[in-house]
Formats: sequence, structure tokens, C-alpha cells
Amino acid sequence: MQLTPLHIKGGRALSGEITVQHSKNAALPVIVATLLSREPVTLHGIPRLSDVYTILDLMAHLGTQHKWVGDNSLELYTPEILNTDAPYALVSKMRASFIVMGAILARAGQATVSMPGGCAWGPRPVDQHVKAFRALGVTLTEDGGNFDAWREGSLNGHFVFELLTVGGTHNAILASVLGDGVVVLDNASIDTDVVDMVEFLNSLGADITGAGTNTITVRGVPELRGGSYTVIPDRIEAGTFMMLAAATRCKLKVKNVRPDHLRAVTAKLQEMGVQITEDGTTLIVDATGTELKAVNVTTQSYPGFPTDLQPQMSALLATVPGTSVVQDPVYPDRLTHVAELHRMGANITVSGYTQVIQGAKLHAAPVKAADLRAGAALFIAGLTTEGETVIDGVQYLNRGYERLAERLRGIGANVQQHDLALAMD
Ligand SMILES: CC(=O)N[C@H]1[C@@H](OP(=O)(O)OP(=O)(O)OC[C@H]2O[C@@H](n3ccc(=O)[nH]c3=O)[C@H](O)[C@@H]2O)O[C@H](CO)[C@@H](O)[C@@H]1O
Ligand SMILES: C=C(OP(=O)(O)O)C(=O)O
Repeated sequence: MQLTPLHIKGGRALSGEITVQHSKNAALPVIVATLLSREPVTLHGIPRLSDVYTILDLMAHLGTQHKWVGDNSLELYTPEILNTDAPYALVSKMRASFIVMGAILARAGQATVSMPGGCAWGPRPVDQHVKAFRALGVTLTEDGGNFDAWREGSLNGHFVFELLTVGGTHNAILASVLGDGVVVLDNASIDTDVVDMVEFLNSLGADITGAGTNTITVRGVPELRGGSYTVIPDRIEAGTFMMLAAATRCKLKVKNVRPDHLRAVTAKLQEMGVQITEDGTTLIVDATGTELKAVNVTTQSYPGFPTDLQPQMSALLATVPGTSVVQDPVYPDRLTHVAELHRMGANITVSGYTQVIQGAKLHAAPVKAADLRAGAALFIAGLTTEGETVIDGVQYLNRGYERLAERLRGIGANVQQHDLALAMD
């Protein structure tokens, strides 16, 4: 949906508290994982985001009935799989939708899934998903942008991922949960979003051990029961607000966080001179009265510094005197924020996946988000400047930040958006 731009008048002191939504990237696989049960499941902590509506559209096509209960709880029920295909129109909108392949395969034995879309900054291969399926006994062909996959019996075997992949680990686990095989996944992702999906599946009766380590074992079970589950807080949104506090040199209470999920981010901000105090599930982020220092940052898989916070960190460092170097080997092309930050006076030179950033005072400008976290970088930058920054491409922000303008206004930001409408059900 095309939305009207976000109008930001920066330069105001931000203060107070902001509550972090529950995790988009944990919620999406947990929603998909409900496909494995024939019984009703209730999920809590589901953010109202366009990505969630997209996955629900896809699941409706597959046979899932859903109902929102209150703001952020969702009842899902898939008594039968009605279709085993995930068409291009739905999968191309969002990369996470590719993991329906594992779930459909588990439940129905056969799946046809279009190659995934997602944030458009460059190639995002799925070769590890495909290799894992094949190694575990799935027959898989590729034709005209679609993957056709089917299995004769239960998945079985031992697969070593060639690199750490969150989605690849999700997909291989989902495909292996039902049946009587034993699957061992080595060099598996230890990401929080993998652990959350496994805890959810185990709460329904799955037998998965080792999540949070590099070796995950899935022992097939005949079926899953229903149940209810609460998704973890969103560490990427929390990190975004921490960087906003630092960039605007203010003090914010960031609530509903898992501090243990944010160690790399907290350490990097502390290295810059930001004071961060932990108080249960709240982080108090204080950048007042401090001369922040330039730092070097390299993204890694969890628990390293997340690529999903690289553009926001780059925007923050663009305001910090001195020379910072930001490298994103996880997604070397994730640089769509750079040209837009240039429009705001940022001094960033790019070579390969390396940004060399000389801190400067940014100024307001009309800019355009070309993907979700680039959009986040732009609202952070906009809130540091005097004058009005107008951010186009708001549909990307609505993929990942629930009621963003309203929540930013809650901490004193002057942010207006004339069309906040999202289809709500
Ligand atoms: C919906 C969701 O949860 N998205 C997140 C998920 O994406 P996603 O699960 O797609 O990311 P992966 O963890 O799979 O990707 C990590 C790296 O592995 C590479 N790779 C991945 C799979 C594959 O088959 N072959 C391959 O080469 C990717 O190009 C990338 O360089 O994790 C990324 C890395 O933390 C985040 O940026 C995304 O926000
Ligand atoms: C890139 C992201 O999502 P996706 O993998 O769905 O594109 C993200 O959440 O930052």
C-alpha cells in the first residue's frame, strides 16, 4: 500500500519512555509454525505490522483461519491444509514467507513455493534451505521461479549448514518436526528467533533439543497439540530506539526488552560513551551531556552486532565527530540508506561493504526509504536535525515498526503522518 510520507521536525529534546513491540522476526516463524498443528493456537505479542498481514494472507490461502483478540493476540486454526502452493504474489512481498515450505512439507508432504522476495538491497540466496531439504530426504526441483518439493516419508539425516542462516535453520526444523525420523542440524543458527520458534514448537509437543547451540536435533513426533505462546520482545526495534536516544543525545527508557539479547549493541553504544543502565526488562539509555566517540562496527550473526541495526548505527555515527568504520559482511549490499543520508549532509564513503563515516551535523531534506531498516536510519537522522525531513517509502517502515509516528510522539518527537491506515484484520 502506498502511504503518505512521514513529516519529521527534528531538533526537539526527546524524553520519557517507549515500549518495544514484540519481535517481528520471531513472530513470523512462530505464526508459520502453527501450520504444524491441527488444533487451535493462541499467540500473544504479535505486532500489527504489514509483514504479519502478509503472512496471514498467505496462511489463509493454505487453510489457516485467524482472528485477532484484542490488540496483539491472534488465534490461529489450521484443521486442514487446503492448498500446498505459496504463490508469487504473496511470497514475493516478504522473504520470511519462504519458510512456509518446511511447514507445508511437514503437514502435507508436498509444497510448491515461489522464490522469496524481501528487502530489496541485493541478492539473498536460499541455497542452504535447498541443500538442507535435499540432504534430509526431500526431492526438490526448480522451475520458472518456483520450487517444487515433496517427501516420501519422514525427514532423516544429518546436515551441516555451510554458513549460519536464520531462515534456513527455521525451514529445516519446520520440515522435520512431524514423523518418525531423527534430524541433526549442525552449524545451525543460534539466533533468538530460532530459539523462540523451537520453544513454541516444544510447548505444543515437538521434540527439539539444542536450540541456542550450533547443533539442533529434531526427533519427529506424530502430531502437535494446540496451545498458547508469547513471542519475545523485538531486539531490533529496541536497538533502533537505543540508537535514536544516542543520535538525539537524549535520555530514554526503552521498555519491554530482553537485555541479554542486546549485549553486542549495548557494548558498542557504551564504547561510544552512551550510558546504559539495566533495570529488569527496561534499558535506560542516556546520551545527555556526553561527547560521543566514533567507533568501528562489523555485523555478524547473533550474538554479534546485527545487520538489521547497521543502517541505524550508520545514521547515528554520521552525527558523531571523528571517523567511524562500519562493515556489513552479512549483507554486503545493504547500503540504500547511504545516498539518502548524503542528502541530509552525511559524509559517508563506500567501498565494498565498508562505510567510512566522518561525523557531521546533519540537515533536514526530503528522503526516501528503499527498505525497512534504511527507513529507520532516516527517521533517526531526521530527528537529529532542525527543519523538516519528509520521508517517503513509509510502507517499508510499516513492515517493521508498529504505530511508529504515534509512539515517537509519545517521547516528544514532532512526527506526523497523514495516512496511518493499515488493513487491521
Ligand atoms: C524475516 C527475518 O527474520 N529476516 C531476518 C533473517 O533473514 P534471513 O533468515 O533471510 O537471513 P539469513 O540468516 O538466512 O542470512 C544470513 C546470511 O546467509 C546468507 N544465506 C542465507 C541463506 C542461504 O540459503 N544462503 C545464503 O548464502 C545470506 O545471504 C546472508 O548473508 O536474518 C537476517 C540476518 O540476521 C536478518 O537480516 C533478517 O532481518
Ligand atoms: C530485512 C528484514 O526483514 P526481511 O528479512 O523480511 O527482509 C528486517 O527485518 O530488517
